[in-house]
Amino acid sequence: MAVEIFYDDDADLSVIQGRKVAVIGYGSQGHAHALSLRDSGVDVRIGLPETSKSRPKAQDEGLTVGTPAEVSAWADVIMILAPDTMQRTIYSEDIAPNLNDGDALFFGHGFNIRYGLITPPSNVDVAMVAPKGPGHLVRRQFVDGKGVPCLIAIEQDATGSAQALALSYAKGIGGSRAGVIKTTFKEETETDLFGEQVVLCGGTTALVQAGFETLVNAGYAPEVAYFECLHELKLIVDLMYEGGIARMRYSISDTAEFGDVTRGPRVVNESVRAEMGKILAEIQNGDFAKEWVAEDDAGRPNFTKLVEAGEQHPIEEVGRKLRGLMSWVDRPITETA
Ligand SMILES: NC(=O)C1=CN([C@@H]2O[C@H](COP(=O)(O)OP(=O)(O)OC[C@H]3O[C@@H](n4cnc5c(N)ncnc54)[C@H](OP(=O)(O)O)[C@@H]3O)[C@@H](O)[C@H]2O)C=CC1
Ligand SMILES: CC[C@](O)(C(C)=O)C(=O)O
Ligand SMILES: [Mg+2]
Ligand SMILES: [Mg+2]
Repeated sequence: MAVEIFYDDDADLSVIQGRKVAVIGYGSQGHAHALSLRDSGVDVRIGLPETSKSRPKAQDEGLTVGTPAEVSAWADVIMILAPDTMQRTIYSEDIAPNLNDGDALFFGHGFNIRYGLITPPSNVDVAMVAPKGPGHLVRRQFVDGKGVPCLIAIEQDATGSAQALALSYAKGIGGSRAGVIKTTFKEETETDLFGEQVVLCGGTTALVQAGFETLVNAGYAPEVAYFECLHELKLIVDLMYEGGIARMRYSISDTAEFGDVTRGPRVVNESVRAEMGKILAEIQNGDFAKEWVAEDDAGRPNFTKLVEAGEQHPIEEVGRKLRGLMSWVDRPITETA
């Protein structure tokens, strides 16, 4: 079925400008949505616990900050941009008691609706505006006059105007400059989890680390291995981003291109493709969601151990040293946008 794609001319910014928007959370997505909506002329408040480390960051931007319950009571559009595993508690304790007829409950990712962790009442709109990119880039592109594509989905249309509202919100954060695709909570959730696990994050980090380790273990310099397997990856992916795989292949040598088409399929072979299929099945049947919610409920022991091991990987140390010598590359992870 052909997808519907919306651009700036299809969205009316005045719809969201006429509403009061509470953004719950001020992390990667929260700060990007809040600041860009504010810059688009929208009345925005931020919901954060009294103890949140992000309160001063939002206040320094001149944003009004309250507790999640306070801003939910004030708003008629509530966008939940807190961690997925915390959303069900925030929803039941702070948001649900403050929902009124015709309010809109918005999500940046469909996890909690898709897996039945949140069940909103029938008298509110339930919609999603999910940028297809990291929050810091969502904000950076908006400021640069560009935009990150977004997916929108309508789970519940209590008012009959949920789609116009979602499109208007997406325009307010720059999404319709790049294109907004209408999808469902199910499709967004399953494809987003698959993409981040198999290609964008899990697959790519495992590939980079394995390539680096193979070279270093064979006696090559870690600095050379870093440039080859990590630094240059961005440059190669930039070409794919600009003009597809064909554009990248046009720019590389024919020696590289021959290696690409003959060796690539040996790396991503039938057993890798079979594993991709298993991972997709775990997403579709809810096993991944159950595992992640249980891991979080248990205090994240396995997750913490694996992330710490990643931080200790030798590629991080050599990368820090090399990036420090390239002022245009080095960007501290504490920086907001
Ligand atoms: N990261 C991304 O780029 C993308 C994320 N998404 C989705 O966006 C949502 C938010 O993710 P992300 O931006 O990564 O989250 P982050 O972890 O970056 O930020 C979460 C924010 O929620 C705050 N928070 C924690 N507990 C509460 C609470 N009880 N009440 C209110 N706020 C709370 C945190 O406070 P503090 O600052 O004090 O820690 C923080 O500001 C998720 O649904 C995610 O799947 C979708 C697309 C891309
Ligand atoms: C790729 C990871 C992501 O899905 C994103 C930035 O789009 C996320 O959940 O952070
Ligand atoms: Mg994503
Ligand atoms: Mg995601």
